[in-house]
Amino acid sequence: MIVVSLDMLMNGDSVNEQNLDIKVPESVLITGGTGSFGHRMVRHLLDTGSGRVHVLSRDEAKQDQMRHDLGDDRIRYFIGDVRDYDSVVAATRGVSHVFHAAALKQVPSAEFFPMQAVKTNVLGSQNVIRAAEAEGVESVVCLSTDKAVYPVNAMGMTKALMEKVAQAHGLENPNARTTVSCVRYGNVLYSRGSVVPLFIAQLKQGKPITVTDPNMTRFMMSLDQSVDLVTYAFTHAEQGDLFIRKVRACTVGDLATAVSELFEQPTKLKVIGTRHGEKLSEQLATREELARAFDHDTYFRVTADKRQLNYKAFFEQGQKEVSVYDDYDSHTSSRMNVDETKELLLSLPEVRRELEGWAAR
Ligand SMILES: O=c1ccn([C@@H]2O[C@H](COP(=O)(O)OP(=O)(O)O[C@H]3O[C@H](CO)[C@@H](O)[C@H](O)[C@H]3O)[C@@H](O)[C@H]2O)c(=O)[nH]1
Repeated sequence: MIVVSLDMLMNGDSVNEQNLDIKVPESVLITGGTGSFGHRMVRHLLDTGSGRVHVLSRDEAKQDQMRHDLGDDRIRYFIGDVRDYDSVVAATRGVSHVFHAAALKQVPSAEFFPMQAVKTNVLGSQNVIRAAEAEGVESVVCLSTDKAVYPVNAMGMTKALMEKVAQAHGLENPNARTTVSCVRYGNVLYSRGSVVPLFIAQLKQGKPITVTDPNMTRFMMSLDQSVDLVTYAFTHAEQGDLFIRKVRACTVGDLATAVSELFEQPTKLKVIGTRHGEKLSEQLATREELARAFDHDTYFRVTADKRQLNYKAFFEQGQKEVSVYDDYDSHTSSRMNVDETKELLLSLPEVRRELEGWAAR
């Protein structure tokens, strides 16, 4: 049962993407479908042959923009909110799969308004799962984050609870029609408001790059890798599973150096210090999760904790295997150096476009 090798965590991924067996979902609802992730996911699903995509979100202007950008009759737009069960049911009707991306994901706003994060990230997720079960959906994949592991901020805490709610679905409903799973991401490079576009903007303006702590580490992945992770989860999920993509980490200092070198500028850093609610490193999986994980080359499939609610077993029986593992932590896992970070950045079309514009100035 225990199939994760420790070498794998220390030495980086052994990617074999070509051999991945992937199923194209027939019809999909994407909650929060107008965000940068949703946008890419919708395009991917339509390109790979999904017959219909429903987009549920709150903002009609963003939906209008997306309708204009993508112009495809296979997309249906639903105005609604995951907090409002009826609006979720309406958007869920007739789809085979749900990808749940709607969330409050900004760390500072969740710190100030934790109950708002509870309403969207926890109760909203419960609505999505309940509606899927009621409508006979095959599979729901919920989007989580490494910030849900040993969380220190309200955003991570509510995402951790969302994962528990997702797992509870199978435990509470042994005959459930809907398979519910989660995927956990690290930092998605170049996502809206994230650090790489900020560093590039600072550099282009000739300003020093603001670095919180040069030794802080983060797991880095591209938007395309995150889309692949969801598609993989749709194909392989069993009740209560959690999927994690093996990715490499880098220090924020190396990331800033990599961006400067790509733009052929001297590295000028201004250290601003750790922001509120930030950790020095992130964890993609705990050692307890790794002790019940399967290693699928590019991914880990962490199976659900299927212990029954039996207090005797909880208090008196442990699991010796747990001691064999370390957390999957961005400080101790495979680390990219500056050149490898540059290579990853160059694989992003957004960075290549920025570099072309910079060269032509
Ligand atoms: O001016 C800045 C801004 C950020 N950072 C650092 O850059 C890294 C990445 O920061 P950022 O891109 O803002 O991402 P995070 O705060 O790590 O959070 C993002 O990544 C998470 C996954 O880990 C998602 O859950 C969140 O929604 C998403 O905002 C962190 O180490 C920051 O400390 C700097 O050094 N200087």
